[in-house]
Amino acid sequence: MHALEAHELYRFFHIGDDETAALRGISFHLSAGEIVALVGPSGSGKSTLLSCVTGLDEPDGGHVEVAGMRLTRRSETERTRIRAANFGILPQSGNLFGHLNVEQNLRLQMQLAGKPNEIRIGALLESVDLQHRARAFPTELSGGETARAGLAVALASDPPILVADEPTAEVDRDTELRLIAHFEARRRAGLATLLATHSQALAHRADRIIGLKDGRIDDE
Ligand SMILES: Nc1ncnc2c1ncn2[C@@H]1O[C@H](COP(=O)(O)OP(=O)(O)OP(=O)(O)O)[C@@H](O)[C@H]1O
Repeated sequence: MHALEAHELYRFFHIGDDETAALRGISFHLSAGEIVALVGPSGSGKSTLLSCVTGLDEPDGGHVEVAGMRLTRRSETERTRIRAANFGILPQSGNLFGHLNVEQNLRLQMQLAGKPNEIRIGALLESVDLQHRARAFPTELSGGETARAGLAVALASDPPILVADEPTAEVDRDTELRLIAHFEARRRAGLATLLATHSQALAHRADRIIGLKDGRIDDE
């Protein structure tokens, strides 16, 4: 049993008469203790795939299994429960609530996952070097600080699977190295990490690279 399995995923979007086939039969797996990087040109389907495997979006065909449990074609409530128990998610658009400061964002994430832990809040802030920014609101953070705070929120519930969409897109080299260190620490702890990235530096730290092209796995 893998931490995550995608079986023949299809996803189509319709705008007027136009149809976009964002995913055309994608299968892959992610094991515990593994970092997998999804790479591919803009529009190749990376974000759509991440949304489908975390149950934020429903594929039009195929199914997803998380720790051996089917995630696809379940009610929104069930998907939310499975997602909270298994995933930490860092979307491209970020995961910080604007009306909460960094510390409050972390606390809320832990509560949503049913894992409140005041001591872990301090440890998480320290691990992303944001202990001095605990009371800052998202609009008061720099790009690098936002990326680090977002990672801390995604890691707040100590998730078996971390899914991050372009986590290093807008950060400097030091922050990128810090984020990579976190992903490698997860590998050592036997936790799974799935990243979509355009960064060569990040992709080369992965155990496997899966290339996407026009919604399909690109074997070249
Ligand atoms: N909600 C949507 N409605 C219509 N089309 C969509 C929607 N989401 C994605 N698409 C289309 O699906 C295709 C795949 O998009 P997706 O965002 O998954 O690509 P990506 O590889 O993540 O790109 P990028 O590297 O730019 O983030 C694109 O053609 C995109 O325009």
